Amino acid sequence: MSNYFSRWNELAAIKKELADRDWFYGTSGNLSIKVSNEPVTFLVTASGKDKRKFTDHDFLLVDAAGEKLEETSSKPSAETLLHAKIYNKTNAGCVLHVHTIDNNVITELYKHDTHIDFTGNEIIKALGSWEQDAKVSIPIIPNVAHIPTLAEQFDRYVIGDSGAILIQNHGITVWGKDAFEAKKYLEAWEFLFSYQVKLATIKHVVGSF
Ligand SMILES: CSCCC(=O)C(=O)COP(=O)(O)O
Ligand SMILES: [Zn+2]
Repeated sequence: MSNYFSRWNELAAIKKELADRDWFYGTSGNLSIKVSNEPVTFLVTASGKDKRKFTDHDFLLVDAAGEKLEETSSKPSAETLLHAKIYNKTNAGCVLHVHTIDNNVITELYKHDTHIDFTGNEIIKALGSWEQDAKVSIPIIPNVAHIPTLAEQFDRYVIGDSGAILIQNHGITVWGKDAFEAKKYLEAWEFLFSYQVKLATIKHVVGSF
């Protein structure tokens, strides 16, 4: 049970940091953290809440199928199955999903592509690639309202204990071995998206003069 409370506090701290960044527009976004391995259980944000607010009902414990393990009127995130897919396939300890303007716009900029490659930026080291001219790549999958189908689309890209997937005009899901790593990766990806969107805008405006 002590693990439950320490994980709860860890997730609440991440939620606060992402709220301070204003990454929870219109109740969007969901976060989770693993509590146990055998069986797999994890804390996940309650569905439909304003994630910038802080209450005793922000998270609930669910099992490997995303079913709640607590007596509560709260519902687990509508996207809990996406988190469950990652915990069931990997040793990830934390999964973060946010909708930002930049992570949506970039999927529109690259709407004919299945992935986006980034190279030539120092922040790539935060994603674990330290070699000269390192390239990182993130897949883009279509947005589907039926979450079990979306979870199936995740499947082929959930191949390691850390990773990230962009969902077309929806948001990003990032996972890592723990909360620190997942947040670091999320921030690095968002940096790259923002950089690319700004650069494309400047090039478009300058090019039109
Ligand atoms: C309000 S945005 C639509 C749902 C969504 O994509 C999301 O991230 C939040 O859903 P949740 O059930 O986790 O609140
Ligand atoms: Zn979402």
